[in-house]
Amino acid sequence: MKGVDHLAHERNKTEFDVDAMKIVWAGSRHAFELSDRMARLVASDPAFQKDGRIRLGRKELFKNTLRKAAHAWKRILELHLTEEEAGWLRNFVDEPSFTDLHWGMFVPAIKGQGTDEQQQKWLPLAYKMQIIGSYAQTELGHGSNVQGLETTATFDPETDEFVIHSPTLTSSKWWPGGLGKVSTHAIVYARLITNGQEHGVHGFIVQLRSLDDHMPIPGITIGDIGMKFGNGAYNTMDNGVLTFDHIRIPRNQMLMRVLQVTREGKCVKSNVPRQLIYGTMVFVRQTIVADASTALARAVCIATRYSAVRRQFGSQDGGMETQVIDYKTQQSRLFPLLASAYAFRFVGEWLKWLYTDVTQRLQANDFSILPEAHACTAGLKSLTTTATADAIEECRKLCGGHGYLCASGLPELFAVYVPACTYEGDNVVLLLQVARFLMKTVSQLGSGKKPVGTTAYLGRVQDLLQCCCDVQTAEDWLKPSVVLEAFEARSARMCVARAQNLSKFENPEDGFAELSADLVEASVAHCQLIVVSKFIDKLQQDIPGKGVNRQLQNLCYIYALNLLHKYLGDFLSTGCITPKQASLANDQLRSLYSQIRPNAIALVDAFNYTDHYLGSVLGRYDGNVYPKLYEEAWKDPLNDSVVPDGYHEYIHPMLKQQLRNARL
Ligand SMILES: CCCCCCCCCCCCCCCCCCCCCC(=O)SCCNC(=O)CCNC(=O)[C@H](O)C(C)(C)COP(=O)(O)OP(=O)(O)OC[C@H]1O[C@@H](n2cnc3c(N)ncnc32)[C@H](O)[C@@H]1OP(=O)(O)O
Ligand SMILES: Cc1cc2nc3c(=O)[nH]c(=O)nc-3n(C[C@H](O)[C@H](O)[C@H](O)COP(=O)(O)OP(=O)(O)OC[C@H]3O[C@@H](n4cnc5c(N)ncnc54)[C@H](O)[C@@H]3O)c2cc1C
Repeated sequence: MKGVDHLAHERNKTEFDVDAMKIVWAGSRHAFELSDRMARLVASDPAFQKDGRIRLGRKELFKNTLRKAAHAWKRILELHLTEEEAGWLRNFVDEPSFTDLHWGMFVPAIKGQGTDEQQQKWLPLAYKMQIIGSYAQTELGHGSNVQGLETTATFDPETDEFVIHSPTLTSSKWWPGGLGKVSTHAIVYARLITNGQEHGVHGFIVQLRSLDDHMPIPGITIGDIGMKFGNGAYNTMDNGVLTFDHIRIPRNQMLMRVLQVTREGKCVKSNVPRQLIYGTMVFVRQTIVADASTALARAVCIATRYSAVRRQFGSQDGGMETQVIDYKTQQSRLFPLLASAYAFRFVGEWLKWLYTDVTQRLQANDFSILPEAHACTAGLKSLTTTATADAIEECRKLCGGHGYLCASGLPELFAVYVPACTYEGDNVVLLLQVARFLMKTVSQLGSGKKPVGTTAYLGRVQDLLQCCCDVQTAEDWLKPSVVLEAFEARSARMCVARAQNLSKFENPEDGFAELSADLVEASVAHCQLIVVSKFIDKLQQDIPGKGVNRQLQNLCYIYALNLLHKYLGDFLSTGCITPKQASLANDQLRSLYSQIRPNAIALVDAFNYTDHYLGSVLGRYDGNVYPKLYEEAWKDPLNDSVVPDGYHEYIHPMLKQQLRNARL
């Protein structure tokens, strides 16, 4: 049977309405139609072709990205695309570029931290791309520790200006995307100094390059920080280095929503909490969670289709060999990743809702939900990006040797994705933020303050410390309340145990440092609970389409029970479940894998990814893997000549040498 026939045969086995699932995946019919249209638009435009990207040298690669970004902007204007459509277009062009930072961080920073007047002045310029902005926070010496940034912004009352300066080598801005070669402006984070006094780190709008000839403003040194991990991948981005030698900017270019500096250099606090300076990071972390499901789904789509095409062993009497997807080991590695893609999709949807809600409340001067929004975005960003980076690598292994070929699409996907574990907050640093939030919540339980939102379960801590898991048969693990209670009890017990250990330290900060590895584990448990609970919530919705809800239920329980299996130590050591119940969960998991198996191809088809977007010979929709892989190999520049360059210099003399030795 040919690869093409394999996938057609697989699709015939489907037990649910794939078109309805496509809408569930996209979030709504509107989102589906819009993303589908944009995916096709990009795939059919030769200017967005991405073949051969990995073989380009840095300069050529970068110029190619500039060309694509300019073409995308031209199409956005010509077609009068809305912001939503333009966002999808950017996604399917599938090439990180300076525009991500311009739209994703520069514009949101002005919106979130600028006063009304500042927004009126700068946003129209940014929206028309008459200026291009970057987000210059991280320095050579400090990234995680934002309070430790060294760049200074000193107010000069004589001229009514700030003087931006890099006092040390380690104060050089280092990493900001789009900064190296493109941005004309940046939001620069610097220590505010007025009248000889420091007032913490704030954002300033600074022009970096001339709008006429793109030369740096005198006093500014600026360039690219060099090649990054992998071919192609994130090297399309000009991450930059930047230093300031006493650069002067007008006073009104400090973003002043949180703190105003008067003409006299006096600092006047607004009613907005200081943490709003970190608001852009909260926004981007939320988008990163949604992006995690997209990247994970791509890897899973490739690995699932290829696993159905690939056959190894098991042939009897000259019959067909076994499709590798039928091996239980392959299923136990692949299907939890498929389930995770759906789980992250739904938690991403919920997080977007939470973020919108927070934004509305902030506009009405209600800041009460800010700590919860910070903890959720930080924790879920960490959880989903770590899981996705690991999953892409697992998908590469699931594709055997061919997964290691760039033609599989997986090496570049991994290389482009893996910095998500570091940028926008190192994943461990972010989990420590969640831990602080959880410990604070537990410490306030006695004071009568009722936890709300994602920590509401901690309000039932006494029950959760005593409850016994009510599972007697494997089927009992298919009850939402049972699964939820197990995850809540595990998280609550871990939080309380950590809080008790912390209380043994005289100095809480010493305790926090000493117990930080344990605290991170509690944060992971809490974040996994959020993902499981949002997936369960999704199942309660009225989801149309034959068999769709059934498939989602199977995926939800695979996600939860696989976590239970993987983190069994937590569940057993906290006494949430017994070894017998753990074994029943595992039995149920195997049964769920069998139920998902006939629907696996349709479940990845529901992502509605074009072959252009997937960029993988192994993941092709038609399953025609081998002929295309063979064809692809011949495109390699090494095959341009039959005898390689260097033969006469190196191979031929070597062979001659050996011949001479043999004759001796
Ligand atoms: C129409 C056309 C349209 C076209 C449209 C085209 C569409 C295009 C669309 C484009 C799409 C977009 C794509 C984007 C791509 C992005 C790519 C990636 C770029 C990557 C960028 C970056 O990589 S950019 C740098 C990120 N760099 C960090 O990420 C540093 C981490 N480091 C920290 O974040 C802090 O340093 C750290 C640790 C908290 C300690 O902060 P700290 O020192 O102040 O210390 P504490 O821990 O004491 O915190 C003190 C108190 O603040 C509370 N708090 C802390 N953070 C808070 C927070 N965020 N919100 C609220 N509250 C917060 C905390 O909970 C405490 O609260 P409490 O006092 O009540 O307990
Ligand atoms: C591809 C890419 C794009 C980027 N784009 C931008 C951008 O556009 N703008 C921008 O401003 N920045 C950008 N950054 C910088 C990025 O935000 C930082 O690299 C990130 O926040 C991590 O900070 P760091 O590099 O200082 O890591 P470090 O903090 O030095 O981390 C090193 C190690 O120390 C550990 N560690 C640090 N602090 C603690 C702690 N308190 N407790 C326990 N462990 C700790 C970390 O877990 C990690 O293992 C980008 C980075 C990358 C890789």
